[in-house]
Amino acid sequence: MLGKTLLIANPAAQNGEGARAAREVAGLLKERLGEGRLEVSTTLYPYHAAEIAASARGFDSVVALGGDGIIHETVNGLMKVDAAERPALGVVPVGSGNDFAKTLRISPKLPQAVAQLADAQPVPMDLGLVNGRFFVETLSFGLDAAIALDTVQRRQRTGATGTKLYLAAALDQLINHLERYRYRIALDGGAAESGEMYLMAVQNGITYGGGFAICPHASLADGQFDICIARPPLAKPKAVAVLLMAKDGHHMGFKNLQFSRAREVEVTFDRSVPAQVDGEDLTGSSFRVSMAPRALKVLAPKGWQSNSAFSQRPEGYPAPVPVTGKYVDVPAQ
Ligand SMILES: Nc1ncnc2c1ncn2[C@@H]1O[C@H](COP(=O)(O)OP(=O)(O)OP(=O)(O)O)[C@@H](O)[C@H]1O
Repeated sequence: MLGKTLLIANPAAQNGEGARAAREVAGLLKERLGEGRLEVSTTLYPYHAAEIAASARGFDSVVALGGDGIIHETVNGLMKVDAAERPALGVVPVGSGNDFAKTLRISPKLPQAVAQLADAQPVPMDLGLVNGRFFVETLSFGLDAAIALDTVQRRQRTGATGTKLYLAAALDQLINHLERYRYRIALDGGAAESGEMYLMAVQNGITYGGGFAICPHASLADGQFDICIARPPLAKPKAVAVLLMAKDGHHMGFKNLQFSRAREVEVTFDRSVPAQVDGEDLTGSSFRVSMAPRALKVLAPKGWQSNSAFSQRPEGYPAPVPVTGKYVDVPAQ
């Protein structure tokens, strides 16, 4: 159910494919919604989507067209709108990674994506908040963030996209830049623990890096993060194996990987660490992460469940804590 809709399109997404996709999707939406029910805004510069979304009033839905970056910006704009007036978020994936759309199971084929949106239900979903910035899918530090950031430059150089792009960046970083970071982490206000890590992912959704199911049991509606920490020692061939197995979420048996769940995470690293939030760069060495449970209504395809991809939890994996709260009105930031 889209209702009155604002389409925010990034013409620069997927190496310029966004401009053509925006025209096609605007046409398809107009056919479905009828005259006067669709407005289209095209972004002119980075972070413009957040500004457009922040001033969206009188819309039932705001549909972000582009990659995870434009979704991230749109969400941060929407969270500036009073909860009572906040439109639902819809996404049309036209990016190189499209991790949020993968978790939502929205098709990368434009006509199918529009059909799914037209038939979708608004579902209140969790958002993460890191150092004052909301995120929908992924936050990570260390090796995988270095990989995600490497993909941006590599894509500009080579034009590659999707898993091929991520694998090339991942193998390069793994083989040439496998760095360790010391960290201190406290979960849910508990005692701090120290350790060394190659990577740490604090996931709201299942995947990062264009479909790597790093936390295959993450759920967008359970009120908590799924956390994966990869600890030394991990020889390079084994690290490559872990990465390849993570594509299908089959990496969880490796004893160097530690999984946990929490609603609040405070983490400090011994130095500035590569960090990505929904695929966008984040700087610093100290991060406060908290959960905004069911803070944003998201248009989910009919029949979608918050974690339908991987229903079997392996032995030893922390069980989800039941969440009893209802839809939470997160005040405008
Ligand atoms: N008009 C524009 N010109 C240049 N860059 C823009 C414009 N509008 C938005 N951007 C920036 O483009 C970047 C990438 O956007 P987006 O995530 O939509 O596509 P992508 O990078 O191809 O996909 P993915 O994030 O899935 O890899 C974002 O950082 C965004 O700020």
